[in-house]
Amino acid sequence: MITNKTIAFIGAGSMAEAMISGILRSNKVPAAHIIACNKYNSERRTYLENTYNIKTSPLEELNYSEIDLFILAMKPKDAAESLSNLKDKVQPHQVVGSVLAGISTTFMEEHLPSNQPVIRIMPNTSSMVEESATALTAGKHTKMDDVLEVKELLESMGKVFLIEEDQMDIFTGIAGSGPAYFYYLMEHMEEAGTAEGMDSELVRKIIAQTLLGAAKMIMNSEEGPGALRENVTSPNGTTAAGLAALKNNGGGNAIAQAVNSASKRSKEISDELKNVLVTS
Ligand SMILES: NC(=O)C1=CN([C@@H]2O[C@H](COP(=O)(O)OP(=O)(O)OC[C@H]3O[C@@H](n4cnc5c(N)ncnc54)[C@H](O)[C@@H]3O)[C@@H](O)[C@H]2O)C=CC1
Ligand SMILES: O=C(O)[C@@H]1CCC=N1
Repeated sequence: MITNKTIAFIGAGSMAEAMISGILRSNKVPAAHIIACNKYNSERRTYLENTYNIKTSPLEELNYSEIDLFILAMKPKDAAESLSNLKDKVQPHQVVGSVLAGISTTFMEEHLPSNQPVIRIMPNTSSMVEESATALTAGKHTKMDDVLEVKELLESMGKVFLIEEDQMDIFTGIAGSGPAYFYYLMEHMEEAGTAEGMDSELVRKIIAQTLLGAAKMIMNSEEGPGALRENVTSPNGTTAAGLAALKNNGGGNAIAQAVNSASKRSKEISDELKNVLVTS
């Protein structure tokens, strides 16, 4: 049962906070079982303690033996250093999870003691409101019980998809980075609304409700986005005019390129870090 487990976030930035918020909102794990640690930023730790009532610790003071699940949540460039530090301290039954873009389970395994259970996770910041689309893939030595427990934890933050590791890059391009594309779209819709004199707070709410409605339609419908789009589009109507402008300005292509570029960057991060030596 994940409820009884102690979880340590190594790295206490935006993604760790979004996950902590989601876990606590769902009441799946008590705040006293969550520890967030970082290297230097004590103000950040104080903020997390005060906001979420969790424990925090500077990295060098973390009590490693009390942890059941580590979740690495620093930047990918700091992964090797962090894993090497963990290597001397981690026990065989402890599971090491990571939300780092581009960091493979093989990379994690190479930097940890042999047979260490590892899990690669790709959440998104909507974990904060329990609406993440999260992917999960396990390392070679991870027991199914551990996978199911971590899956249970992640389900407290949204929907979870068990995928093959070779799909992690494209998943990252779609769902890890995905919220940013929608925010970007919303920024532009908001700009267009306010330029026509609409109140910015009002237009923001209208855009958010429109996006939420479209997402719910997709989830509740047998039809795909193409058919649903056609239902909105009256011949010679407003939507046809809007879609033509999108198409003429490269809208569809731009969206596909955004996903592909993010996926490519995830692969590149893996390649850039592939030759980092195991340092201990
Ligand atoms: N922000 C997002 O939407 C998503 C981020 N991720 C992944 O999450 C990771 C963190 O991203 P953010 O939270 O956005 O970054 P961030 O910059 O907000 O947070 C990183 C944190 O790690 C700490 N840190 C750095 N080196 C450390 C070390 N060696 N030991 C302990 N703590 C250390 C920093 O002090 C900071 O608190 C990245 O690897 C990213 O790929 C994954 C999915 C979505
Ligand atoms: O931008 C990034 O690299 C991270 C990974 C997915 C979302 N944010």
